[in-house]
Amino acid sequence: MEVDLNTNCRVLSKLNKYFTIIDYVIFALLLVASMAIGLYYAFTGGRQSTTQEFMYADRSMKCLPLSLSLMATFQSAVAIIGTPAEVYANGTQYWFIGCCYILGLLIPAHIFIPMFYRLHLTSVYQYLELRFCKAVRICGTVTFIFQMVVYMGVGIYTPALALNAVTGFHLWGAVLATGLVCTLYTALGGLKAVVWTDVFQTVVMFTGQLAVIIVGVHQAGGLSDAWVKVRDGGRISGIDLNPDPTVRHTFWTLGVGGVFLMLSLYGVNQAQVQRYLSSRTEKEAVMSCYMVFPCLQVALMLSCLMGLVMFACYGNNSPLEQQYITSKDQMVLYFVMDMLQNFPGLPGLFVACLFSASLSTISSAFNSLATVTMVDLIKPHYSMTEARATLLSKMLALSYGIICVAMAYVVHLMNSSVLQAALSIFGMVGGPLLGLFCLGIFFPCANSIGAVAGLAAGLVMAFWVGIGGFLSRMPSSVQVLPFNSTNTSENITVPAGLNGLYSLSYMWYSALNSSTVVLIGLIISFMTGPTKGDDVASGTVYPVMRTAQSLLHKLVKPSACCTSPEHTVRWSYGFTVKCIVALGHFNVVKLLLADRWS
Ligand SMILES: CC(C)(CO)[C@@H](O)C(=O)NCCC(=O)O
Ligand code: NA
Repeated sequence: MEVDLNTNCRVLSKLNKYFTIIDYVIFALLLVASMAIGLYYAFTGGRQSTTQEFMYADRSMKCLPLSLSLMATFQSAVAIIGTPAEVYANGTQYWFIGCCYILGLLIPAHIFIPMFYRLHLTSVYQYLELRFCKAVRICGTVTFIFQMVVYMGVGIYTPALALNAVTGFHLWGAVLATGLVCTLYTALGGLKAVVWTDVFQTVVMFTGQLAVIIVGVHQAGGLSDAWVKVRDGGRISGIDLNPDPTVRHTFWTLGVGGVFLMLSLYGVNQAQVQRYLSSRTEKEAVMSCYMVFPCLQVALMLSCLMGLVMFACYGNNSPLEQQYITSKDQMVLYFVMDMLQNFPGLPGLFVACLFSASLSTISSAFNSLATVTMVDLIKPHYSMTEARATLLSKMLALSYGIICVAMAYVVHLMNSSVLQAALSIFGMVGGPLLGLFCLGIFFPCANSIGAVAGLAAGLVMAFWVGIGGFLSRMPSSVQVLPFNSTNTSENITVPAGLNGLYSLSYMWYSALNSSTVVLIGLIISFMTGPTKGDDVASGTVYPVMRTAQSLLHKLVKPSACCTSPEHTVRWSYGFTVKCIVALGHFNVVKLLLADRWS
């Protein structure tokens, strides 16, 4: 406690001005406006009297609000605080995560969304029951609940902590205020309120970041001066093609490992699938997924630019090294309070931006958690009236609000970079879930036993590697490191055996854990008797081979319509075999050459 007070005093003594009345007013306006949107949807339309309206907005949403809401769900204060801190310390390499958005959104748009939409699911975990059995559905639901509850803790704690450290604002006061407002509008207004507050909060989020960037560039002496400073400071990173999977951020970890992360978030996560399912038509659901792409790029660009602007202002004299702050994650808010002192209202706008980002995340989490608890865990076992079910859903949203505040306390006890913590949770728990869905969607032979065993194996792998990695990095990461000494997580010696696994970049977690589920799932399925093609429920398996063949054929022979189907199949089969043989030759040649040169 004493340590905290001391740091606060030091911070405040450097900054001679904190929040003005205008700042508080702007911040309060955000909370009031969000509440108002919630109340509006509580008293209009169907007044949230059916579960269809509460959970799926009567399946009547349009694509623009949905796309903003899809982006806002996994864009919290964590990204707004964590990304600039990362870019300040290690340069713009992290920006290459933008590459993974392409496949990470195209695959959901063309494989997951059409399948889920046509099955007319009530929750994404219902798919698991259709494809496998009830037990698999429950395992999936419980895993999801665990993932979102932990993530919510990080999401609500991050902005409160930053605000507390820099302005002295009461930590638990901020946690409770956001928890309360968010719970209320989610419980009262249902998914419509959640989506429309997301839209409003996204606007606040972008405006706040943009304002700080513009003022920051001005403080750094203009655009060209700022550019020279970040370039000479070595913060503009070229593409790093190092194939070593233990290096935290390279093109491969971000651009390829990130695809799996994106698939787990935008393909099979209930919070997002719920939005796809709530759109008016399938086409609009696909469109909204497409439109997330530019939105995410803008969000990424703003947060990376913020890191560069910070560097342009402070150079290598980081406030962390001067001990004005105690962790990287306080950097952004410190910068805002330091640079914007003479712009009353702007610090308030930025704090509103941070809280907007987190509110829009937590509200989506509440709503999706209430939905799955109701639809997957309660409804199948107890029959009840529609009014009762809706009331219960609202109570559930409320209870998750309380759990969320409790989780914030757990996060308070841990101590890690928030961005890496959040993305690690996605990889460790979301990765195995992605694997489970892929097993069902792409492998008709997988059976229920294989699915459960695969999921269990994936989770064990996740926690083994995740916690092992965390512990093995402990000694170097407890102390506050100087900002310009790069990543704490890169081992200097070449790791061998288990250490190699432990030092795997956290950006590969999703890929590793989902592949583990698929691999173990297939092995166990073959051992216990694979499912026969005819026994799989229709519409639950994606015809990979057929789609690949028709794509291939269209690519190579545009006049495909004139040839017979048998010819197409035979031809593309031959082509595939040739490709594999060619690849094999290529690898052998590479090996021979490598041998000769070493
Ligand atoms: C999940 C991605 C990579 C998607 O852009 C990004 O929004 C992000 O880094 N999110 C961090 C987690 C958070 O902001 O809560
Ligand atoms: Na958000």
